[in-house]
Amino acid sequence: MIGIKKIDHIGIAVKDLAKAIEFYEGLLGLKVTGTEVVEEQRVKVAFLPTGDSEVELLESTTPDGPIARFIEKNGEGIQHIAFRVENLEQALEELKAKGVRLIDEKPRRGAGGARIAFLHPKSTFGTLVELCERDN
Ligand SMILES: C[C@@H](C(=O)O)C(=O)SCCNC(=O)CCNC(=O)[C@H](O)C(C)(C)COP(=O)(O)OP(=O)(O)OC[C@H]1O[C@@H](n2cnc3c(N)ncnc32)[C@H](O)[C@@H]1OP(=O)(O)O
Ligand SMILES: [Co+2]
Repeated sequence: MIGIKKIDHIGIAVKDLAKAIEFYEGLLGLKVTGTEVVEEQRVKVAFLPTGDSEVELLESTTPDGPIARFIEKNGEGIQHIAFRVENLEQALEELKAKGVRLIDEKPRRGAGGARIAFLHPKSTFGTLVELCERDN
């Protein structure tokens, strides 16, 4: 059992984080609870909680990172969905054994101290899926 607990966040690729925040805070009334650069993913992120899940706004820090590439190809918009799991290493092991294509074989460091790993969209019916585990 993979043990998905909930949708942790929805990742939205944007060109200009500050401008996107103006919309999500100023017009939708959400609140940014944190911003952070995650070097390994070449992104600057902002979190805006919505009940039990969050919106994760992502701006690329380089012209060739995953978010820059996504925007180049598709324009701005939803780039991934993240599910919270109980035990990430176990989930990855199980999915790999069942033939799912993993982008990350081992957990990486995500924003807010999370442990994260991505599943390839070719294995998930077209959506980039992130699995994440948090201590809290
Ligand atoms: C901070 C952290 C956190 O939450 O803590 C984050 O979220 S970091 C969030 C940013 N980090 C990541 O996304 C890391 C994982 N992502 C990756 O490794 C990459 O972006 C890939 C998903 C493997 C895509 O790589 P790349 O752009 O080089 O490949 P590509 O353009 O040739 O795409 C291969 C095929 O996958 C599709 N494809 C690419 N990106 C996709 C996406 N986001 N959603 C759905 N499909 C997607 C393409 O259309 C293409 O299909 P066709 O062949 O049919 O045209
Ligand atoms: Co994410």
